[in-house]
Amino acid sequence: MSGVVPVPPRGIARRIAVFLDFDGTLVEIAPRPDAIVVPLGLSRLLGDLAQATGGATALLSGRPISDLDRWLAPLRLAAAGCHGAELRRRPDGPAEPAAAPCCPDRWLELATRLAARHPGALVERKPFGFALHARACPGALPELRDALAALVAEDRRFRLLHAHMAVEVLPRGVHKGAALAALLDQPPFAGRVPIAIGDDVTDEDALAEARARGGHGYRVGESFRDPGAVRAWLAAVAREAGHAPAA
Ligand SMILES: O=P(O)(O)OC[C@H]1O[C@H](O[C@H]2O[C@H](CO)[C@@H](O)[C@H](O)[C@H]2O)[C@H](O)[C@@H](O)[C@@H]1O
Repeated sequence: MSGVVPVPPRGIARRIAVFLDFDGTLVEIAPRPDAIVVPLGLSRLLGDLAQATGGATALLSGRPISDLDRWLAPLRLAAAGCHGAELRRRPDGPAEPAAAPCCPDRWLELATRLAARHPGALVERKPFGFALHARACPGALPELRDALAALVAEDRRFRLLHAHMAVEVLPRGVHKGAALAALLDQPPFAGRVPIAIGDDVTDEDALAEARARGGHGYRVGESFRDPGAVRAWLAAVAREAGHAPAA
């Protein structure tokens, strides 16, 4: 279910597995992917939450896992990167690539040339594909979308993902719902009630999977208002379990 998220009830951290989107959920959206401001204390908060949940806290992001590690250093969590195209089952484990194809270099070259024609457009390369960002040139988004749609129509192994002011090429079958399911099938996540939180259409598969598995899928805008409120709720969960400083 979505709707307003309840005040964390007593003992909740012992029962839940937490799956968190990153951009727009834990950190505010910024003009460019590299311009985010990671709040002071976010790493500490997520570390406290991971301890409180017995390690059952994971990130499900469109960013590569290496990028998440860089922003949250020294913290490492279990994580899915590139919308599930990479999976790190344990904080100290490897980032396993999905058995999926990489998009043709030619597509990336075309996207780069296309971006050069639209001041402000930005290509973000990822292990299996790329995102084409248009936050600085919103008027160009329809043209960028159409151009990438024509590319993926050449090869059914790929699909387009429509994200926040961006469009992304990624392998078909990769999505955050499958990543959540894979983590939830193994310790320390297995047997816990999944709570997934996300802000974008790219999170909907994970929210649906959490609900289908007897848990909750919360949209930031509907249930929390903004990332600050998400962080406050997560801190309350950790605090209730004695794993975070008093508010
Ligand atoms: O699944 P997420 O963790 O939310 O990642 C989704 C994408 O986030 C980043 O792009 C988005 O956030 C940028 C910074 O706020 C913003 O400038 C951009 O417009 C958004 O699309 C990231 O760059 C992508 O790789 C992620 O897929």
